[in-house]
Amino acid sequence: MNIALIAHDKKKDDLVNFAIAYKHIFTKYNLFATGTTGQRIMDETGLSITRMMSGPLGGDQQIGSMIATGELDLILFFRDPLTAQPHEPDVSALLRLCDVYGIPLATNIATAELLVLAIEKGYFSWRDTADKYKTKGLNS
Ligand SMILES: O=C(CO)COP(=O)(O)O
Repeated sequence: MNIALIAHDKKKDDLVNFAIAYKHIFTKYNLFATGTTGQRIMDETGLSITRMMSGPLGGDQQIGSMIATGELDLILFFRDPLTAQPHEPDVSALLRLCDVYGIPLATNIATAELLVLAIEKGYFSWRDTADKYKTKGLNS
């Protein structure tokens, strides 16, 4: 299962602490992240993460592209709802693609915790099986 981790600047500490708390779960999966978020988590947890560009420089769109091609199973996106983002259209596009493709998306720590605990319980393990048979894209 492939998981994307993203946090706006004022939420990065929360996501790093979250990754530390649930490292024993995250370590079992393939992790992806936007640039700065991924670097912070790698530095502070030792987890291995494939990093995209920084969000404002296209990282959100790269994550969105992975959703469109069936390469992501879960998104944990710690959004900052109180700060204007220069790349807000990219953020909206990413959230929209999660709904287009039915990808589980947490936009705050409380929902993220429920989803991670669900992973631990095995509620998403069907996705690992589905991944094995999945072909890329909706039309292929
Ligand atoms: O801006 C972001 C999400 O919209 C996150 O990007 P960084 O992880 O590069 O800060």
